[in-house]
Amino acid sequence: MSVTAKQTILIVDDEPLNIKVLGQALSGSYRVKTAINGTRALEIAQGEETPDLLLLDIQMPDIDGYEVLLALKQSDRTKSIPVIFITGRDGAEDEARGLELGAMDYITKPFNIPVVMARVRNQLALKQKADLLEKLVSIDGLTEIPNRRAFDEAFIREWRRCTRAQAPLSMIMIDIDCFKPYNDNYGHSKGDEVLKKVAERLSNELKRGGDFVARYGGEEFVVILPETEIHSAVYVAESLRNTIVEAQIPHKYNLAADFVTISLGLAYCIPREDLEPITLQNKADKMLYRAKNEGRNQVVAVPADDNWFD
Ligand SMILES: Nc1nc2c(ncn2[C@@H]2O[C@H](COP(=O)(O)OP(=O)(O)OP(=O)(O)O)[C@@H](O)[C@H]2O)c(=O)[nH]1
Repeated sequence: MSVTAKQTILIVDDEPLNIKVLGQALSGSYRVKTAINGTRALEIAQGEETPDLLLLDIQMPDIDGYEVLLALKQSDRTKSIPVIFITGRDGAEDEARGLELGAMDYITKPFNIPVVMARVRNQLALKQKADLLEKLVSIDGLTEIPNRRAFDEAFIREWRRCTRAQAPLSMIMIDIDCFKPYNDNYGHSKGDEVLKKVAERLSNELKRGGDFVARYGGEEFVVILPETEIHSAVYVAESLRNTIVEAQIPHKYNLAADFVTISLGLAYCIPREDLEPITLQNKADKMLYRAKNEGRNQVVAVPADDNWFD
């Protein structure tokens, strides 16, 4: 979630009266979702929009609160959602077990609303800080687009997703042409401005939800295009090359043009269990190397009939 949006709390309890009391207390300050059993709670938590906090009853008829918590901890998407257990007054053992399993806190029934509000506020404040930190460590400080760490995570995630769906995955490695002479002649801070502008243009050019661009390091960028086969990926790569040409950033020392240009290497495959993700990246790297050798300011793609991954 965005750190400024209203945070979402999922209340899970098989007793409708408990849901009503908690919902009324919390809905003034937070977005509230509810579930009357563990199965429904997991569906909501693993859905499109993950909640920021779960208030989770322990004793429920189908799957109990412990099992819900264990299931949340097993998925990357849900493992860091904080959970506050709801227990009976005599539930010291329940509390201990819940905390050992990774619950952040507990509240007791019958509810004391100011205590509930304070405990919820504390956990959400921590969650907000954790979200902000997570965002900061994934963003490149100079260009403000995702960094190498974010790329590594996104790549593995998309690789796995495309493996399951047997969908094509394209990758573009991008490098600014003759950037060393740019820095040497115009100065490092002008070089930084170019990196920012290139990053901004590349990001703005990618239109589809799953498309992902990151600064890979130095003057190198990387793009992942999930569910995109080679012909469409070439089209996207050409549009990326063009948007940098259109910026017309003067660069007298570029061997390819009088302005800043980029070279792009493009590879594609249908991911499989027996393929290593790095092989796709190596292939894109090789294509980038060819683009440089063949004169820069161009896209070189793995030939459409080169099913290197078969
Ligand atoms: N200004 C600036 N320069 C950077 C940054 N990171 C890497 N560079 C520079 O990017 C340049 C990369 O140069 P090279 O890898 O030699 O390649 P090139 O001059 O771009 O030549 P080709 O790739 O063959 O077109 C080096 O001079 C690095 O110092 C950065 O954050 N800011």
